[in-house]
Amino acid sequence: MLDPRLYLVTGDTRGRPLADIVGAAVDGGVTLVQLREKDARPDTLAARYDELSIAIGDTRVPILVNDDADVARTTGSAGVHVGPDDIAPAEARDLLGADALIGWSIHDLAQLGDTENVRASDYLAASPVWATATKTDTTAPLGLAGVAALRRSMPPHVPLVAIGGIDATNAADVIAAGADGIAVVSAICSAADPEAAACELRSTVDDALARRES
Ligand SMILES: Cc1ncc(COP(=O)(O)OP(=O)(O)O)c(N)n1
Ligand SMILES: Cc1ncsc1CCOP(=O)(O)O
Ligand SMILES: [Mg+2]
Repeated sequence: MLDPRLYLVTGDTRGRPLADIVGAAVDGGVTLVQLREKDARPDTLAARYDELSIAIGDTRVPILVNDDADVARTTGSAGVHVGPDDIAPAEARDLLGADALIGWSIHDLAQLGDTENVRASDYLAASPVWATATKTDTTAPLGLAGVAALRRSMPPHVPLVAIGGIDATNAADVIAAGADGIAVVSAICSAADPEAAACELRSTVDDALARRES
C-alpha cells in the first residue's frame, strides 16, 4: 500500500554516508524513499540500492529508483519515478509489472490529458512547486495554485505528491492546497539532524492532513 505522506528523494548529504541519512530519515517517519543519483552508472546505482535496502531494515518502506527502470527491475526495487526525459509510465508498467510502484512528474494541467500514462501511474508529482537550488533544470514553478488546480483535475483516487522547495515552514500549505504528501531532498539530506528533520516534517504533514479532513 502506497503511503505518500513523506517522500525522501536522495541528494547531497554534505559528505555523510547516504545509507546513514536514509536510515535516520526512516526512523524519523519517512514513508517512501527514492534513490536519485543523476550521474551514477547502472552498476553504481544498483550497489547504492543494496546499501539503502539494508539501511531501512525490515521497515517495509518502499525504495523507488529514479529514471532507470532497468535498475529498478534488476535490483527488485519497489518501482521507478519517471519524468519527461525518461521512459513513459505505461512503458515502465510493461517492464516492471502490475505490482511495481510507478510515479510520474506532472508539470502542467495539459499532461493530465495523457490518460494512458496517468492510468499507468500509482502517484503523480506536482513538479516543481517552487524553484529550488537542488534541481535547476525544471519547468516553471506551479505554486500553491498550481497544486490546487492539479488536485481538482486529477482522478480523486490517485495520490498527488508535491516537490520542489518544500520544508517545515511551507509543508502544511502544500497539503492544504491538496497534495497528499511532500517529497523533499534538501530538507532532510542537508539537515544537521536528518531524523529530527524527518520527524518534524512528518508531524507537520500528519497535522495538516488531519485539519484538511476535519
Ligand atoms: C517525487 C518526484 N517528483 C519529481 C521528480 C523529478 O523527476 P524528473 O522530472 O524526471 O527529473 P529528475 O529527477 O530525473 O531530474 C522526482 N525525481 N521525484
Ligand atoms: C528532484 C526534483 N524534482 C523537482 S524539484 C526536485 C528537487 C527538490 O529538492 P528540494 O526538496 O531540495 O527542493
Ligand atoms: Mg527523471
